[in-house]
Amino acid sequence: MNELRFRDVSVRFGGRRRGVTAVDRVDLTVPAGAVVGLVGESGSGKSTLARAAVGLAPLAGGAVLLDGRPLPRTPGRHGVQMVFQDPYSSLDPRMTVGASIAEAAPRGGNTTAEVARLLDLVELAPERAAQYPAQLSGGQRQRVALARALAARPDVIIADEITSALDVSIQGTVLNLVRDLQRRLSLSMLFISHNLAVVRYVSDLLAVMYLGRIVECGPVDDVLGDPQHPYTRQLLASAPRPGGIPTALTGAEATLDSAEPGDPHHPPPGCRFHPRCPVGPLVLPGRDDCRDTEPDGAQRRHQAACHYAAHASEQHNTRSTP
Ligand SMILES: Nc1ncnc2c1ncn2[C@@H]1O[C@H](COP(=O)(O)OP(=O)(O)OP(=O)(O)O)[C@@H](O)[C@H]1O
Repeated sequence: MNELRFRDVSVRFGGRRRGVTAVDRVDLTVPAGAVVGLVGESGSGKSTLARAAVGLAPLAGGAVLLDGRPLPRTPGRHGVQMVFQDPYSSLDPRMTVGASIAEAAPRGGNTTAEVARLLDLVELAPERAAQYPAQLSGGQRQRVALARALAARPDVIIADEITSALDVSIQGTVLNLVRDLQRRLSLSMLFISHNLAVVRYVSDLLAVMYLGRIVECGPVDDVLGDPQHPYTRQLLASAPRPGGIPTALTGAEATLDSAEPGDPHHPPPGCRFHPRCPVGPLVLPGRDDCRDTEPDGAQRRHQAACHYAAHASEQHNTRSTP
């Protein structure tokens, strides 16, 4: 088991007038033992969705379920643990590595042995337990943050940009470690990253988020190889390389050049992507579906929240064949 499910989840910040619905009726499943990558431009709601899972963002609607049961709405020692981009934010600089890890472990038992076991899991020497975060490199700190997350013996890990603050030279080793641990411990994982090459390397499934909604979802190779949603295609095209798969997708690169980025404070009616979409309104003039009717959200099998996904895909394939 270990299936994480977001069921119709919404998260709202601020009041009625000036507020923002950062996550809007999201249905997303992380199947047991699988890694779901989550991509989308800056502000699309990825971190908020992640934080909602562990009780760090309030739910305005819906539920987050672990194996069908609602998760506790407070962060703590439960089945879903999160690792953040900046390990400084999850490690207290005044606590030793050992104390930080021990604090997250279940009470009772041999703490020293447990800390040593967890350090070993993340490939750090037991002597690190006596050190402080400032004495470690960025990569070592991220390993400690991972050990701290694993201390709670979670079923699911949520990784939010965990390698993007690290030197490029050590990103690979941390990524390999995470992937290895995910498999060895049969963890389910939601993996957020701006880097599509990284996401492809780690993930089994891929979800694409735009203005609080999941607009496309499916097996990672299907979504990247045959993207159905116009937004996904633009996201891929924004950092192309031979073969059509971008090497990296930073926030800046992900900003589409066709129009203003989507404003989460004022999402347009109908399909949220329609003001920037090259397909529906332009290719099919006179049809108001995109402006009037919101497409159904995309769920697990390869699916796109677009009225004209088939049409758009055909166009794309015709254009990319010489
Ligand atoms: N605590 C908060 N209070 C008010 N607004 C918030 C809060 N957290 C996030 N938001 C807003 O919610 C929207 C989604 O933000 P979020 O950080 O989830 O996006 P993201 O896709 O993770 O972006 P990035 O890739 O830059 O991390 C943004 O408009 C953001 O300004």
